[in-house]
Amino acid sequence: MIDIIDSFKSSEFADSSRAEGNKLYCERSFFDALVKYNESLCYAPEASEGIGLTFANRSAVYFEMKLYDKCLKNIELAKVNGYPEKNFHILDKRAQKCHELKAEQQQVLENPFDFIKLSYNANPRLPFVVNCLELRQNDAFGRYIVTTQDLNVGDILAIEEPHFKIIKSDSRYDSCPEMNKFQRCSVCLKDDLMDLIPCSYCISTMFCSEECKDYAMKSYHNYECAIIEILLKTGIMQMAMRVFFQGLNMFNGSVEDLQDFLNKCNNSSFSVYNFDFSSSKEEVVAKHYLLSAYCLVRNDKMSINESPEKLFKLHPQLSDMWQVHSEFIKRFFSTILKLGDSNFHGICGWSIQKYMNQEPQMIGVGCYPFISLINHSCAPNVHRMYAEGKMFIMVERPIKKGEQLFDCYRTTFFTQPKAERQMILYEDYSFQCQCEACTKNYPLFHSLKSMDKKTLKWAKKCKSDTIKLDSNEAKKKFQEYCTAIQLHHEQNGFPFAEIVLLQECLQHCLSIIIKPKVLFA
Ligand SMILES: C[S@@+](CC[C@H](N)C(=O)[O-])C[C@H]1O[C@@H](n2cnc3c(N)ncnc32)[C@H](O)[C@@H]1O
Repeated sequence: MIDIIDSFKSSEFADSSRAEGNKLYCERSFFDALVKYNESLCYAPEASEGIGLTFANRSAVYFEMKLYDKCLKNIELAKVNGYPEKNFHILDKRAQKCHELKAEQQQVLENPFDFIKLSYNANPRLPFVVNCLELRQNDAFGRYIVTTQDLNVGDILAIEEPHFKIIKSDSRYDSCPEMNKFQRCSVCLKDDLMDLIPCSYCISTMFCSEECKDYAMKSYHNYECAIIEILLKTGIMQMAMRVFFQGLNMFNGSVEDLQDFLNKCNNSSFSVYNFDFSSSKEEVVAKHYLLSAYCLVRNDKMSINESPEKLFKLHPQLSDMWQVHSEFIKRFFSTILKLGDSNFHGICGWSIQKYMNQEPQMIGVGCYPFISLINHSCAPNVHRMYAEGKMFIMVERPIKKGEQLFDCYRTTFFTQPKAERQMILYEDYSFQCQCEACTKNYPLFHSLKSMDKKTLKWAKKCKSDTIKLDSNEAKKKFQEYCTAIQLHHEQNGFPFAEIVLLQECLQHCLSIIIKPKVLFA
């Protein structure tokens, strides 16, 4: 049951959030201060003086954090958003200091994708996937991905940005931070150090740039804005609604044209491999994403209980649409909701708050039509990770030409007994796992064979040392661990305790490399 909440912009609330932000700023709790300032920006009515004051206060936080470019940008935003002209001299003085200090010292922002790059030539039609991967199909696994050449540990095979993705901002779902909506861009999900601008109409949507704002307004937020408060509190329905809104905008709001397109072009035997994603025409690529998502659905027997009827009926622009097109809309939502089970992935991100930066947190949900074709193994040979809303795939065991890629959905052989793994996978994803660990009955970690005492001791030491590494050290160790896993795997095979330990080290190094380095108290 959805609660309907009417929330409006309010100067009173905006002022009170800014006052809380000011208090936190004085206590040097800069992360929480920025969250409150962003909340204030969202609540402030358009063109109210409070907006300028809040941008000015946010510039003070960035000044303290030695993020001078961001400080200068926020000073400009303050000036064009109603900051009182009589006080411009305060901001000018801060700007002058920024220019002086910028030349001497400024926090350096790293881009994780300077390190994470595709290891081989990209597929010309799928520019986010390497060219040596192919799609196959069999009875045991359905569709699956194989490699046409030997792959080495550490290779990056795909960097996929979801076309359909939502921000989650409700701690009831998978421990997602409640204030997530004030911490990162709702479009690209990059945190951009909370340097965000608000939606002019709703109180819960922020963007990192005018480009992201324009993109949202023309592709879904024109519909979503009116009911965003409710959507943020729904589970998978928020994602289904997003796909519908994006689909509707692909056809200039014509539900008839959307229906025609899906009737004509939808083919359940299709996958991303049937489309050309290299086109420079945004609208062409968008339609390819819609069809790729639609044809991911395999389990047609699954019954769906959730209906979007209530959301349509209360939406100012959509209630008439429901009257006329409810049959098509029900079918559309049933297809998309069936996708959710195995093909929507929770998106993880890193907090820039000092004390929360150790583990990634759930920040959104996305649909990844290529990575969704990779099957599960309790002894996977690739590992998936997230950076800035994108999911990337790294090889973590050598993969020979012709072999299948396997990712881990949830269960690993060395931490859970087979019966438990099989039960979890059946309950959560409705399949009987047929991976090598399940068929060959691989033992739990404490019963795993070791190659030799010396290597085991070294691998255990690597594991305890990894925790202390900085980013540069982690980059060096990453290469060292890749070489060691490759060598030991080729010489001894799998499973061995040393390889499992080194794989954990590899994953840990990668986390250190990709997570944000500028942290707020
Ligand atoms: C995300 S999809 C992977 C792609 C899928 N094979 C397809 O054809 O669309 C997940 C589905 O693949 C199948 N699958 C994945 N891993 C499997 C495994 N280890 N054993 C058996 N089936 C598996 C199951 O049907 C599961 O619901």
